[in-house]
Amino acid sequence: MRISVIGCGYLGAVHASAMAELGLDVIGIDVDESKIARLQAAEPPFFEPGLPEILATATASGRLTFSTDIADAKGATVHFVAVGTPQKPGSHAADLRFVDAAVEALLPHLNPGDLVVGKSTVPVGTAERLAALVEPTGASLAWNPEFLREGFAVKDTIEPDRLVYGVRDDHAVEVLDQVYRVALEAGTPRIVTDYATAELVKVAANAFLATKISFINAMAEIAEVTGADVTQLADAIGHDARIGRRFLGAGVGFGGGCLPKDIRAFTARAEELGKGESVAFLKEVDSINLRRRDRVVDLAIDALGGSVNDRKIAVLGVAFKPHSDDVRDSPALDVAVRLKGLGARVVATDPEGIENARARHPQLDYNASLDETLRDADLVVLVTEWPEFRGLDPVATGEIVAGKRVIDGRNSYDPAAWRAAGWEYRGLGRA
Ligand SMILES: NC(=O)c1ccc[n+]([C@@H]2O[C@H](COP(=O)([O-])OP(=O)(O)OC[C@H]3O[C@@H](n4cnc5c(N)ncnc54)[C@H](O)[C@@H]3O)[C@@H](O)[C@H]2O)c1
Ligand SMILES: O=c1ccn([C@@H]2O[C@H](COP(=O)(O)OP(=O)(O)O[C@H]3O[C@H](CO)[C@@H](O)[C@H](O)[C@H]3O)[C@@H](O)[C@H]2O)c(=O)[nH]1
Repeated sequence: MRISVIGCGYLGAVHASAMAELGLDVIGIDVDESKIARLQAAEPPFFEPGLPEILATATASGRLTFSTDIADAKGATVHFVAVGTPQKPGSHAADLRFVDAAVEALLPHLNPGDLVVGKSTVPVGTAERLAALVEPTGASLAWNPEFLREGFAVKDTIEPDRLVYGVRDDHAVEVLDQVYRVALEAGTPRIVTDYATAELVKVAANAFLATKISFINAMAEIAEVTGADVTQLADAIGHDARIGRRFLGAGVGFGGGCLPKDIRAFTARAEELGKGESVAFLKEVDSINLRRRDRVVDLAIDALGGSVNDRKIAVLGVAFKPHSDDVRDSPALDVAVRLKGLGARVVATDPEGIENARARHPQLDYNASLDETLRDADLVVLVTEWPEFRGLDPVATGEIVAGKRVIDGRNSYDPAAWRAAGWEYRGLGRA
């Protein structure tokens, strides 16, 4: 089976490589020439554990090729659309320009019987609209949302925890079953449904995850004024299997290319549908999330006696989460930029995210060396919990810095150990 994957970003490049790894013939297509040049050289254009290996094997085998020419999609029978759906500038709605352009560019190259499969996260109603463009060619459309997590994208693609097919006919189900044969044979649950449900499953999942994080961060706000400890609270409620401990990590909050823009786009779409009140709570989820960034900045001002001006602050992390170089809507980078804006001498470090962060915020100082970042710092702020940051020894670190003050923006450290080493420790939602 030959497939095309249109859009080779964090989602598409992994999907294309993983499908080739599973034995399909794949052509990856993107309008970004430099990205395609790197992929053709088997060089991932971003950091994703496991991707270099499968990209190298698949390109060497000849099963995976890349192109900037959409005409090269011709001859494939399944066409995955994996282009971006960012937040529309000046609005909370999703920007569908890229999806529309990709589908329109594909139309002349479709053969009757082909299946176009939407993977991008879109507002409910999009698939219905695109099907009206695709069906006159004799091809059909399915919506097959993607649930991969950055940092675990290869595993999540090869061993998904569920498959969702939004379809209008049995042919689409048969084709998708062939694509996902390996996962299905391994017992992956598959939900066959209509377009609207498939589109909504995706945004509902992300809305639920965002809500869970903001819930625990709301508890952190209460813990902060009562002397309670939110990490113990999370452990205690997390033991209830109905609640579960995952995604109850209180801290500086969620970011990335998905959760923040997806809850905003969902709200905007619900408002268009006259159902804004049904998801009005998502605005609160967003506000709680953004307040956590303010909290870290306030703690920094407090830690430095009322002003950060001209003080050296070591910011540990710029990526939105560990094991990723993605800085889209990163809470870590936002905090670094705000502290810099308040006059601090910010030095930020990250194992993988510096290049992307510098492209967006060249005004910040970055240092790839953790020791150099920490050297003579008046304050250390942990905002992305990379293992190398979590593993810092408070005694040894105390010898490098100028002032033993730490803000643990991900509740990653043992406060007792840091305090015993002479540090002023401040966590989020911890006394
Ligand atoms: N990143 C994730 O973890 C993830 C997971 C699940 C779903 N999603 C969804 O997948 C979609 C893609 O996200 P991403 O993170 O990969 O974005 P991205 O920005 O990394 O990649 C999008 C790619 O699409 C390309 N593109 C834009 N217009 C094009 C066109 N007309 N033809 C061909 N290529 C085009 C861009 O050049 C870019 O390389 C979004 O809807 C996102 O919400 C992302
Ligand atoms: O307890 C937690 C868990 C996560 N986060 C933060 O939440 C954000 C998102 O984390 P995660 O969901 O692991 O990363 P993504 O790669 O953005 O994945 C989400 O977004 C993808 C794109 O839609 C979906 O496919 C995934 O299923 C969904 O988990 C990050 O900033 C994390 O630091 C917390 O603050 N506390």
